Amino acid sequence: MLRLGVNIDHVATVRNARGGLYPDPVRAAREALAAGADGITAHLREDRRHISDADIDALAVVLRDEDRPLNLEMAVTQEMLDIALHHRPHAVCLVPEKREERTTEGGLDVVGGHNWIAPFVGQLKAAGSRVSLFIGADPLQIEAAHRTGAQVVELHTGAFCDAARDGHEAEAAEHLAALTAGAALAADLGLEVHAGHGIDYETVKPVAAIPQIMELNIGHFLIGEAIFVGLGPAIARMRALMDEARAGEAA
Ligand SMILES: CC(=O)[C@@H](O)[C@H](O)COP(=O)(O)O
Ligand SMILES: NCC(=O)COP(=O)(O)O
Repeated sequence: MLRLGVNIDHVATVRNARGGLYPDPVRAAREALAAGADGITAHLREDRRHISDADIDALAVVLRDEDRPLNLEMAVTQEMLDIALHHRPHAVCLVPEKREERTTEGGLDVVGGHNWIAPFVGQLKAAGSRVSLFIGADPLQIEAAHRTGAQVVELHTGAFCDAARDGHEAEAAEHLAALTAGAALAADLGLEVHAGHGIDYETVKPVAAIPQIMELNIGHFLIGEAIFVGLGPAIARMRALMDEARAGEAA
């Protein structure tokens, strides 16, 4: 079963454009779960450009009460570690952050940062969270992620999605081949494999067809699509495309 995590960051982006209380990311989380999401992902950025501390406080309570998983995305900093250890979410995904980036541009450098990242992984695991590292589909990064003790890797699909959307077929095929090989390697090492970033209706099927992938995290496109069709129908269509891709893979 391929799970769908819905990332609600950009509900908060719209709210923050005016300040105030709406649209409410917690309401979006409830609607996403009702529409077929298996869990909720939220990225508490260090600059708080979208999701706020109060959003995480509220999401942690609501999702715990409803027994649904929260996947907290965060930078590898002491401030974020303290927040995660306070909430002990179901899952924590460690991601790279740059102040000037518009969105997450690449994966964590686990090869170069192993000695810094591994203690974070250990503390989060000891607190009961499943720990995921957001990385590119590079064999060296996957092997290094395994050495940190993380249980999960989330493979960055952004380069594949950008190339596919721009009609650069050969480049998209190369990125997809790397994702396919990376997922197989990670699974062979015993890691659970997730994928996400930049996925839309056009790009979801090739990614969902990679058999080792257990979870997709999708946000920006779904929140944008919700403007036109509503959040529930947008999620239902994404879910159906994921299921079609998996059925095609099994056939
Ligand atoms: C880590 C990742 O790929 C996204 O989940 C992340 O949330 C992107 O950051 P923004 O939501 O700020 O674009
Ligand atoms: N980790 C990826 C994620 O949560 C969603 O990314 P996007 O769909 O908002 O690009």
